[in-house]
Formats: sequence, structure tokens, C-alpha cells
Amino acid sequence: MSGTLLIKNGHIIDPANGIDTVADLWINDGRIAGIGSFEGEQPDQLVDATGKVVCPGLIDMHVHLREPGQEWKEDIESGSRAAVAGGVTSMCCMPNTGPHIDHAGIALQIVARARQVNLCNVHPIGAVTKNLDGKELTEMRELSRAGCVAFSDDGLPIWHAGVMRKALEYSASFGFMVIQHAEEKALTKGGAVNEGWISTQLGVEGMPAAGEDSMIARDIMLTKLADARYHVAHISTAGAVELVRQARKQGLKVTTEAAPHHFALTEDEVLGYNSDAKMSPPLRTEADRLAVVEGLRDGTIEVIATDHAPHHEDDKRCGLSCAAFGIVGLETMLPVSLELVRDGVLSMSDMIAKMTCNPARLLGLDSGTLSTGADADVTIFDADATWMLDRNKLVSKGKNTPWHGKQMTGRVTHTIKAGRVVFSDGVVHE
Ligand SMILES: NC(=O)N[C@@H](CC(=O)O)C(=O)O
Ligand SMILES: [Zn+2]
Ligand SMILES: [Zn+2]
Repeated sequence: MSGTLLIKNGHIIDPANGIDTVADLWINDGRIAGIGSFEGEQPDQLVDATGKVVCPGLIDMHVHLREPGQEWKEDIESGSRAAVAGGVTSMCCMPNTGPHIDHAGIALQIVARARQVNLCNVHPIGAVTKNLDGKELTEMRELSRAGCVAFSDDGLPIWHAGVMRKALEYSASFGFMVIQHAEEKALTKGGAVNEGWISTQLGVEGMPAAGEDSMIARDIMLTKLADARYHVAHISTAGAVELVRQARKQGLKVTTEAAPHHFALTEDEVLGYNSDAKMSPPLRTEADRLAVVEGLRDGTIEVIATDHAPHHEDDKRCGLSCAAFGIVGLETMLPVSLELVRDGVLSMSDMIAKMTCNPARLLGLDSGTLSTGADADVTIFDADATWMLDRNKLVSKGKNTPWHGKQMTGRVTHTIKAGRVVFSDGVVHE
């Protein structure tokens, strides 16, 4: 984008550079040109950010875009539109598409399509095993050359310990991490919600916390053996948070992310058989929720990622047991996460770090900062604006959200990608 853009008088927070100040942000030819006072300058475009927070464009490292294969649920274009409506300028898409992202061609195709859409940076996550069947490793090196930034079989766990060991060893040989959907299927198969009093009351099969914890415990042993990098996707239990905390204390390269629903909601949401509160891993108990919050507070959990999992109505309106797992998240990530700031769990800067420079560091992305010369990916939000979430007004094709009809506090007002305003005042600009 050629030309100049001045974002005036915003509360600029750039955790990567320790910046937290009221100032102007100057953008020139799609790049950050400086932070300071630009009184008297004549920009081509001006955005008044008085009273708003100006931060690096958000990064969501866990998204399901459904293209190729399930475009009726979401596609790269609709997902990119939803992303920028939520303030997200870079996202990583999981490989459980059809075909899977298990060979370079598909990764290249996704990257090319995302560039054509030109709203949000899309970085694919390559599959660990061919066909996501847990048996034979993919050509990881080729996937990385095609643009993949990490490896995962998300949607499914890498269940075989020998395969997991090889995946960890091989990906570590070129510095990449393996992202695990930690679920011991022998314990969770057939389950729809957290196992406990509520699953009993509903008469629905449960998924015990031990299903998540036991696989993470195993994987930590393998991470040590392989001297590798291991990342736990969508952490949800108190036991899992403690396992990750202890592994990190031992100096292992173990990291994790939490999804907003796991730190904001509990299994109480499924009372009433609400399938829009069904996801994998399931919403857990209040004790688990509080443990995730504490993990975010003490730094055990470095990343907030949505696990945006759009589904069609037909996949959700068929009873709790048969409904598909997953909820949309891109457009609620910021307001839900701001609860952590309002509750005094995180400073505004720490919250922003978990959606910008922290995921960028784990994935080796050069986004997530407002450093001079960086791509001008910027999010502007009003932390206090209140609005009602209406599922029918979501930009995503997926309307499966547990926050329908709920009041949200905090709203994205502008999303800027490489110096171009791609979202403002509720409208996506193609
Ligand atoms: N989280 C979910 O409930 N569903 C995800 C798969 C996954 O993230 O494991 C999906 O692809 O729908
Ligand atoms: Zn998963
Ligand atoms: Zn996922």
C-alpha cells in the first residue's frame, strides 16, 4: 500500500518493544514509520484513535478455515473477513481440511488463495502424519518450504508414542514445534461433554480430564527424550496446566495456548443441551477454568488462540451427542479476553502479548510488533465499548457461538493490514 496513514492520539501498546504510551503512529508505504508526535504532518489518510488502544495486528495461531473441502462451513475468504472483523491480521490454519494439509501442494494453494483475498496473513500448519491417520510422517521439510510454520494433526491426537517421538525429533531438527491435540481416545471416545456431575445429570457420555492430562504427561516424557519443541493446543484442565508448568520449570521446551472459551466459560453452558457450547476439549469445571486463568497469569500459558471451528447449522442441530465439536472464535477473541484485564488477571500489555509477539516468537513470524520498518499490521479497539453479540451478524459463515445474545465489552474499530484499512466501523473493506 503506497501513501501515508496517521493514527492519531491512540494509547499505543507494543509489548515486543515495551511501549505503552499515548502517541501517534505513522505509517508509510505499508510499513511502520514511527511512533511519536506528528503534529502538522499531512497524511494521505487519518484515523483518530483518541481514547482507543492501538496495538500490533492480532495473531491467532489456531484456526480452522475449512478450505479446501468444507467450504459450506467457512472458506479462506469468509474466514479472512471474520478475522479482520475480530482484529486478527495473521492466523494459522489447521490441516484437518479435505484434502488435508499433508503435502506441499495444498499448503501452497492455501497461501496463494489467502494472498489473493488479501485481508489477513494465513500461515498453514502442516500435518504430522499423512491423511492424519497417525501412522506415517509427512514430508515435513517440504511442508515447511511451502509455508507451513508448525506441525499438528489437530482434530485428532498423535496417539502413537513412537510416531510422536519421531515427529518431535524430526521437526526439532529444523527448529519447528509439534502442536498436540491432547486427547487419549481410549478414555474419551463417545464423549460429548466434560465427564462429571453434569454429564451424569444430562445422561450424556463424558470426556474425563484424565484423557487430556495423560497424553500431555506422555508427551512431556517424549519431548525430553527427543530434546524437541512441544506445544499443547487448547489447554483446558487444571492437571494439564500443572504438567506444563512443571515441564517448563525443568527447562523443557514446552508451551501452550488457551482458548477464550476455556478461560471464560464452564461446563454449566451445556446444561440445557446447548450444542453451541460443545467443543473438543470440552468446557470443564470452575476449578479447571480458574487453573487456566492462573496459568495465563503466571505465564505458563503464553498464548491466547481461538480454535475457531465453524460448523454448519445442520452439523449442530441434531442433539448434543451427535453435534459436531467446535465453536467460532475470531470475532469474540478480543472482547472475551479483555475480561482478564478487567478482572486484574493480566495487564493490557500482557494480554496483547499473548495475541501478538508471543505467538510470533513461537512460530518464527516477523509480525506481532510495531517496530519501525515492520509491516503495518495494526489493530485499534475501544476497550470499553459495549455491544450485544448477535450470531446472525457474525461475519464468519459459522454461527455456532455460545455468546449469542450476550453483552460484550470491547470492540475492534479498525484493522489495518500492511497499511491498508481492511476493517472499520463494522465494515470489511475488500
Ligand atoms: N475444537 C473442536 O471442537 N473442533 C475442531 C477440531 C479441534 O480443534 O480439535 C474442528 O475442526 O472442528
Ligand atoms: Zn484440537
Ligand atoms: Zn483446533
